Amino acid sequence: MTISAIRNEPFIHELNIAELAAEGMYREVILTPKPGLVDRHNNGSHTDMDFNLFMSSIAAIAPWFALFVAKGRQTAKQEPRQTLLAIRPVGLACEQAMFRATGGINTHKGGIFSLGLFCSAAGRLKGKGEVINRGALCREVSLICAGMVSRELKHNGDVKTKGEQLFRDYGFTGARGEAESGFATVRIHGLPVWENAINAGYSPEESLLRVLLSLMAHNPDTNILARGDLKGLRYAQRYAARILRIKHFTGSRFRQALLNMDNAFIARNLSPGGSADLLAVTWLLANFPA
Ligand SMILES: CC(C)(COP(=O)(O)OP(=O)(O)OC[C@H]1O[C@@H](n2cnc3c(N)ncnc32)[C@H](O[C@H]2O[C@H](COP(=O)(O)OP(=O)(O)OP(=O)(O)O)[C@@H](O)[C@H]2O)[C@@H]1O)[C@@H](O)C(=O)NCCC(=O)NCCS
Ligand SMILES: Nc1ncnc2[nH]cnc12
Repeated sequence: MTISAIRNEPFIHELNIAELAAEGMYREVILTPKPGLVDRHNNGSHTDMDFNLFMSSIAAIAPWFALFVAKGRQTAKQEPRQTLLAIRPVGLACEQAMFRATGGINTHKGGIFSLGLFCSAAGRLKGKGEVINRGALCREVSLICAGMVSRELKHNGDVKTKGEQLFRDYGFTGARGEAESGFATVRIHGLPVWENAINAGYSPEESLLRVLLSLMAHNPDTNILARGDLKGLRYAQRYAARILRIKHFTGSRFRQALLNMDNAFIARNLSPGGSADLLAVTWLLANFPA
């Protein structure tokens, strides 16, 4: 069963990818309980963010996704790198809209980057008259971001962001590496977990929670690294993998295990913000044919 059956709507391609990007952000923040993250239950490991701030952030970001699609379409016949050059200013302007809505708090910087890339990729595919499916979208994103890690991390002069510093310190490539890989973590550890959980009869919510755990178990999340160092990253990855290994884990026992995990992450100030963004990307891609 795919999401279209849950939506009771025609399959994917009638759906607008810009709307799906915003919906992915909503679906992510509404999902509860998420370890260390803001949700309807608590603020996770964050003292400067809450559910309402995330809703304001999404409302400010949502209108910009259509612009990413338009830029992709306008540059569809040019080299993919030209699309990246065209959308970077849009992303930076969108980041400013987010900061205006959040009073300067970084709620969705990574989300804007990842979901903005998929909107741009869809615009390119539409402009080239090519089919839009999961594989085509991920390949197009990878083409748009080709060489980004080398240019922006390996041969970068001064360190301006947390991600750039973490690359220097640990060699992790963060959101850029994930994008340049065509979102391999989502393709390998997100979408198959979603399909298997839905087909096994898990609810959409429990399926998304299992997707989040799988992403956390495999994603070198720079947010966790920045807050908990390598020790914190290994702790988070192992904890998520351990819960996923429990068979037929549903209902109140599953929920309680996640609440316990949330408490453990809060006690260690761990927040898998990168995996939260990849969950939104998984939701977006799940609405398209493989
Ligand atoms: C290319 C950019 C992403 C540059 O940003 P940066 O150099 O900082 O790169 P990263 O650290 O690699 O990633 C930035 C954000 O991306 C998310 N992320 C982290 N790891 C991964 C991963 N492995 N895969 C995918 N995404 C990842 C994460 O974003 C989420 O977490 C943030 C909220 O959590 P929090 O802990 O609160 O974060 P902070 O506020 O930084 O910490 P505290 O101060 O609270 O302790 C939030 O951003 C979530 O989205 C990483 O934070 C990109 O920013 C860029 O170049 N933008 C320019 C314009 C643009 O976007 N263009 C459009 C497309 S090209
Ligand atoms: N729900 C959430 N909590 C904290 N950081 C996030 N980044 C993206 N979604 C998030």
